Amino acid sequence: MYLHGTSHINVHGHLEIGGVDTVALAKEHGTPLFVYDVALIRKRAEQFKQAFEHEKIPYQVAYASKAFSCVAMYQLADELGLSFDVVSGGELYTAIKAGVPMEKVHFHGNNKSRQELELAVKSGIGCVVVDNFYEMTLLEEICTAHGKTMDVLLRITPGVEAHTHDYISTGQEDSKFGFDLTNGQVDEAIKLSLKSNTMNLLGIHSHIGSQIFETQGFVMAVEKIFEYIEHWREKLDFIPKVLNLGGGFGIRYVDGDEPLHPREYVSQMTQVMKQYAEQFEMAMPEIWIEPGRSLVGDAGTTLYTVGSQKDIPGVRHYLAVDGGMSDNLRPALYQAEYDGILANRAIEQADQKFSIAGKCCESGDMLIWDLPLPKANHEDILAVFCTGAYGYSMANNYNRIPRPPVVFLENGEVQLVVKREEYEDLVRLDVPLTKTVKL
Ligand SMILES: Cc1ncc(COP(=O)(O)O)c(C=O)c1O
Ligand SMILES: N[C@@H](CCCC[NH3+])C(=O)O
Repeated sequence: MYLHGTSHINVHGHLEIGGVDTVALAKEHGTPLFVYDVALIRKRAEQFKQAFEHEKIPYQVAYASKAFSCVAMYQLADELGLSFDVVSGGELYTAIKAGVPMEKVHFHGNNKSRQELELAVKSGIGCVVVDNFYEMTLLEEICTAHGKTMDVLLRITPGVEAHTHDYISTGQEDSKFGFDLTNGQVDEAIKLSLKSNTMNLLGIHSHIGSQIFETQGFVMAVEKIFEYIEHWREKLDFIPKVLNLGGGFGIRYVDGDEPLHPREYVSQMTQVMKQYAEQFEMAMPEIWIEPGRSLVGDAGTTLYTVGSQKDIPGVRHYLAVDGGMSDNLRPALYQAEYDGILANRAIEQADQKFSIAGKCCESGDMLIWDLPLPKANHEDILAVFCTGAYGYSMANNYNRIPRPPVVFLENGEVQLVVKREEYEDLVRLDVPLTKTVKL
């Protein structure tokens, strides 16, 4: 059993997080329940910032809010001195509602709509990470109509394959994201943005994938970009002021996952950039990164109540909980692995293996296969660790299961930051059948 951050087993033999007994918490708020160890989020943010401070270079650490987005989370990220990466009108709207400084918001996405870009321009965000030529046309039109200019980065696909699950690998040539570096698209995009009266080209963006445990992919992406910088400078008179290397820094979900310290990623990226900048006699660009998972992933834990069980002697023992793929889609989507314990019997010996099933009508709705636990009873509380990234944010209402609430825990205090969805919420947008209307 590996306990992250402030998590420990208290005198009652219960899992405690942020000074709060999770068993008492589950009683108070019900389950499933997402809980966040705020001190661990603070620590992770500090680690990234310190790593850049150590290198003494200009930087921005933008929280990739797709990992977990809600008003309080944007406010916390702001308190921690982070910028914000948003990828949709919905995330942008949430950031606006959170009251964070708009100039620190960067807007991503491979198919931003006219409405989304309008909201971005009107609300005065800091920069748009332009993904394609259509978006350039839209942005130009919108900025002109509103008499505004916009700082932009161009998202490129550097042709680097990250060693991770195919579905979360994005830097390879055959990807839906960004301008292709090798076939002339990036040159064309640079020319267009330099000609534009409304777009101010700050630099280049690359994101190679997610849950990456090595620095090699990031270094290769920098090398690829610098191969072209010489050419851009000579042919297009363009030198990037900013290089954004995206997110993707891995975390420890289970034994065997060996993430690097943020310092390792940052120092490798910086060293290689410093060398190139020196070689090309150019000013060192600002480095921006966009961690999501590595800021909030291991700070999140989901509490479930154990319900039914099915024992197939000699085959498997299924233990069902009151959530599943409706609050954690990652095992079904990426065969992602998780670890967990019984929060109310945390000191007891694990003497049997249980496969943790969700309650959705899908055989693939399994959270963990063969998890060693003490013999579990109905009403035990199962804590699944490291659900802080892409858990709540990918939660859904399949089978009309309401989404769980989210609480922040710190110094023995509990703050509810997202309420539990109620049945009433599920039908809020439904329109009862009446007479049909011709369009
Ligand atoms: C452009 C971009 N930036 C940042 C991230 C955040 O990635 P992670 O949560 O793995 O740090 C992603 C998601 O993979 C992304 O697509
Ligand atoms: N949702 C993914 C990662 C997001 C990829 C975003 N580009 C995950 O849970 O790992």
